[in-house]
Amino acid sequence: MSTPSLLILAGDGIGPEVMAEVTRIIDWYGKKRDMPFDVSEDLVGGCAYDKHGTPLHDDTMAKAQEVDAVLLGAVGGPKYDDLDFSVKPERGLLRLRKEMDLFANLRPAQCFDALADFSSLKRDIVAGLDIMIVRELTSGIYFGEPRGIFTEGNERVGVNTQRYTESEIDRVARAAFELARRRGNKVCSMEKANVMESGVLWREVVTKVHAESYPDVQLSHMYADAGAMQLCRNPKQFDVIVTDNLFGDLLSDAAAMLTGSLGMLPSASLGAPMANGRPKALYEPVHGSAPDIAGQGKANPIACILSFAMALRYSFDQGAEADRLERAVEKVLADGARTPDLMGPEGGTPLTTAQMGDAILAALDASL
Ligand SMILES: NC(=O)C1=CN([C@@H]2O[C@H](COP(=O)(O)OP(=O)(O)OC[C@H]3O[C@@H](n4cnc5c(N)ncnc54)[C@H](O)[C@@H]3O)[C@@H](O)[C@H]2O)C=CC1
Ligand SMILES: CC(C)CC(=O)C(=O)O
Ligand SMILES: [Mg+2]
Repeated sequence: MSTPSLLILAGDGIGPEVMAEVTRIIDWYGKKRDMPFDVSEDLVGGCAYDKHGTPLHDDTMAKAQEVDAVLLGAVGGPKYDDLDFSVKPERGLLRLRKEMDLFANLRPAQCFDALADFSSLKRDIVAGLDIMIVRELTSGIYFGEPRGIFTEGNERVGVNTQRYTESEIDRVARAAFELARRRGNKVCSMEKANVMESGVLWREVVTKVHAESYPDVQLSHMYADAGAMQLCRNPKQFDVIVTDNLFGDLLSDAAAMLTGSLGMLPSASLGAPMANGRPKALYEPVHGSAPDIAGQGKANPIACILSFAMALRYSFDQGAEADRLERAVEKVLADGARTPDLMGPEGGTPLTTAQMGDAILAALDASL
């Protein structure tokens, strides 16, 4: 079997800082588990704009299409705030997701026991939490046309369009039901069918896919605003949540705080199977480039490290090794390792990004 290939796009802000720790873990798998990866690196986001005048060069796009998996850090930052939308760093990421057709964005929110007292909610509400948000990623309001800032009469109007086809809803619903069968067998679909036609169609299609192909899975529907409230009130009622691009973006950042920090949440963006049977895939933390802490060694690398664990599971069929890495993270947290985002007002000495990486590598060594 040929060596699996990875394209690393560390991006901007804390992206390269957290990705440096993932790179050390990839090296560890090569040396200690005899699992070498063929790793290449390239630019995306603001750093690509600085070099090429575009947030995603065509050559980088082509490489992303060829590798077994892409690992991405984060894109964006205040330096690029005034750029025209067509070259904004975030557009580079949207193009990657769209052209790789990564329609199912899996955003698990798990609360490690060591952080249950640190969550924004009480311990008994979050302890043992393990939910999966499946966010549609290649359509909806981030992509719909028309979009732009237009002039109407004597004022400007900002326009974005929410648009979903039946097939787009169908395929992400199937991804959610398939996942649910391997978990708690429950799917809650969230939209706003009370006020949006796209929500009406979403509910219809999810209901049809369920009745035709997944009657064994328990299905419920919720308006997304009520869903946000229930996510904060009683998150353990959920197993898999399936929702659109915008609602999924918001709900997953909210879910991050149930786990303790945005620096904890990984994600996998999956598309259709490639010739080798594995899905086309990109793995990235849920957080952004965190300009407020960039360059200070304060970033929590765990979200990015757990994203690599998802790559081991979904792209490389290495579920046991993914478990090993997740257990190593669990162990260092149980031993008290904390980056500043995981510390309360009582204080203590936080670890730097690299020290958290050191601790996780030591826990991996201890697991052998
Ligand atoms: N996937 C991506 O590349 C994303 C990029 N962005 C971009 O990132 C830039 C900053 O956006 P924000 O709204 O500030 O969101 P953000 O996710 O970058 O940061 C929000 C807050 O969470 C903290 N935070 C985030 N990740 C952390 C980590 N690993 N460790 C410790 N603390 C962490 C930050 O310090 C900040 O206080 C913007 O340009 C935005 O468009 C935002 C979200 C996703
Ligand atoms: C393109 C990103 C900046 C949007 C976002 O916040 C996300 O995907 O989580
Ligand atoms: Mg987001």
